[in-house]
Amino acid sequence: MPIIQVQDVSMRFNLAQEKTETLKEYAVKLLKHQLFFNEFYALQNVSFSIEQGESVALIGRNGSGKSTMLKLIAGVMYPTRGTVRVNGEIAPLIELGAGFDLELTARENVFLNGAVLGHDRDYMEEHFKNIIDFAELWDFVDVPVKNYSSGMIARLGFSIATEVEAEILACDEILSVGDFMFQQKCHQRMEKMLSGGTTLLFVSHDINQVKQLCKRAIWIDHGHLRGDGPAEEVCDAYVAAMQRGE
Ligand SMILES: Nc1ncnc2c1ncn2[C@@H]1O[C@H](COP(=O)(O)OP(=O)(O)OP(=O)(O)O)[C@@H](O)[C@H]1O
Repeated sequence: MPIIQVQDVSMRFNLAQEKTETLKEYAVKLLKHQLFFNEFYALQNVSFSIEQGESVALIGRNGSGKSTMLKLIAGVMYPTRGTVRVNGEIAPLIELGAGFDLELTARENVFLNGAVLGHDRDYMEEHFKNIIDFAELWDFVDVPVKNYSSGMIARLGFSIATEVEAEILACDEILSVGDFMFQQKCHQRMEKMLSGGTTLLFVSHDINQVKQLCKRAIWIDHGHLRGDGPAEEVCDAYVAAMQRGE
């Protein structure tokens, strides 16, 4: 049985056509049927399945639908049509700082995040040292996260999501904000997880990184599935299309 199965998935967003200034104005227009929506499909009839232990990249231009796909798989959103089945525990690492309360310190956020991922305080106490060690954030552990740089937030997020074991690691582009040394460390950890059987789903614009880390790539173009196969081949086709100015 595939660990992730995406079947004929479409995702529609309603974009309000007219700008409304206030909530009252919005409500009035809504009641008078004066508000028009543009239906917009971020994904259309996308299907693929992923087996346990695979390392898969989602590639495509800005706005093609990659993050939307990742959010559907992480269960943050539900598709307008089609089905998404996930047969394992998933550690979503999407959007910088999404799981953090910026007013709280790193220490407090570790426990908050742990609770969100379904782990109790004792479990998190046990893993706390490793999390801060890997993130190299001991000097800032009691500083509110709002004073962190984007790279520091990414370190903390990655460290939490990967210290606590999950069957699937879904990773958005947050790694790109880490510095070179930290990216290397993340790569090593992801490779170790992969050899331990974790399934990796990875969104990136860095084609070299994709080729290095993933065996397979799925190319999404304007919400449609345009390619799915060995990472080398799909990445090369994608780059060639971009160079042709498509
Ligand atoms: N909540 C939302 N409401 C309305 N439109 C949305 C919403 N989320 C995403 N979109 C739209 O859906 C499209 C796909 O967005 P998505 O973030 O999935 O693209 P992406 O491939 O991840 O892009 P990038 O490479 O820039 O991160 C975009 O046009 C975006 O504006």
